Amino acid sequence: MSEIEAKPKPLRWGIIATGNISIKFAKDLLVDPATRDATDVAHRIGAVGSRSIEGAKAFIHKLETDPGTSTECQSQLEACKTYGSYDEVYNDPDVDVIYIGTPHPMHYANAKRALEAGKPVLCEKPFTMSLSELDGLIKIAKDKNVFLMEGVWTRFLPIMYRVQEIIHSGKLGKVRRLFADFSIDFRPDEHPYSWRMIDPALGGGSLLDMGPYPAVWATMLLHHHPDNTSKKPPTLVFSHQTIYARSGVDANTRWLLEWEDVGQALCVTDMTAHGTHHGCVIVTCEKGDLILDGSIARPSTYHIIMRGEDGPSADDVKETFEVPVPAGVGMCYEADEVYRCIKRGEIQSDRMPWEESRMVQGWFDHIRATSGASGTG
Ligand SMILES: NC(=O)C1=CN([C@@H]2O[C@H](COP(=O)(O)OP(=O)(O)OC[C@H]3O[C@@H](n4cnc5c(N)ncnc54)[C@H](OP(=O)(O)O)[C@@H]3O)[C@@H](O)[C@H]2O)C=CC1
Ligand SMILES: O=C1OC[C@@H](O)[C@H](O)[C@H]1O
Repeated sequence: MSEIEAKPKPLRWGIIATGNISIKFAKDLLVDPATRDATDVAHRIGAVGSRSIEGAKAFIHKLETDPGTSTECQSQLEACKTYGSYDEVYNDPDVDVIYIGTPHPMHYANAKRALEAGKPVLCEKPFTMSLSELDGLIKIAKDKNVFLMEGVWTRFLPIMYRVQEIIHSGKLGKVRRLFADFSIDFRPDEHPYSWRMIDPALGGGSLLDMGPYPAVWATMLLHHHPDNTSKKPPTLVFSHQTIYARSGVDANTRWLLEWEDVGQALCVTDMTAHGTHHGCVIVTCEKGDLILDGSIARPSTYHIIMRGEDGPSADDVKETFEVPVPAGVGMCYEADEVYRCIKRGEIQSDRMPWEESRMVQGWFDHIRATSGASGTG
């Protein structure tokens, strides 16, 4: 086979919406896969759709003029189609796959229309606003035999694989508990009501926006633990939400999950207070702890602290390991997964299966329906 024939055929992405995360995702599509040793994938931005044509053009201009964009990528972007509607992207025969970066309440309708047009879909987290919406999308994907995946990018980061290997190997002994916290002081009072974190009509609140991250660490480390032989979902033992009085969404949420044969996970989200950089995830095991530093969405550092026979002491040795993303933000890994699944003709990903999106969406439904919420005053 010649070198040219061996090159992977680019997957042409149609980007839906031009906000904050769509820009980051698009930039990651432009990162050379060789930087992450991925020789079997290739991505192109084929089209972008916005509610206005000006929005779509501005998006491409922003990418073209970004100092990190190479001349080769600039010419790729020149060929990119711009549309003043989302439907035109779904219906473009030169688009192979759709990325959805709208606010959560629009995910269902956007993904539905894309799937109905026969296009594979990668949809931002949280997948939908409810489990019933998600089940609706899964049914369409099955009926149409089209790929569908929730974009929980943290699942695909190299550090996730590394930490899973350590915890699942039993090197630190049996898991006792996990703590996972995504808290950012967004200072909501300083934002207009129309900000998507505040407005209920845009899916406001900490749980839906930030909850997928504590959930992903709990799921990947505890649900996937070899001790969870039945792969039974956990019990949601309790949850609590503090209500942000201005709009009635949750300012913070805490919930406890218990995997019968593995351990408990305490998950925390907060949009009114910062969490700590040190220890966004702490896995407490029989013989020691594994601690992650950085943003819970993409930590790049972990520490292992082995305890002595008599319990924790100041003499415990802390070893530190770095697993950085070589180039880009790290959303490219989920894009690579989509590439590979589509190439293999699969309609869901083994690494991000529908059943696990359903499990997490079910927690969110239950928490929102039952939490003993209190006001912020
Ligand atoms: N994976 C990750 O790390 C992250 C994921 N997200 C997820 O991505 C989604 C979007 O978040 P983010 O990019 O921060 O949001 P933004 O508000 O920055 O962008 C959302 C975009 O959606 C489009 N849109 C469509 N309908 C509406 C509407 N009624 N009101 C406002 N915008 C609308 C707009 O694009 P246009 O005008 O072009 O149509 C807008 O720019 C959320 O579901 C969030 O959970 C967010 C941040 C990080
Ligand atoms: O997914 C996300 O990660 C980063 C946060 O700042 C953002 O609110 C959230 O949507």
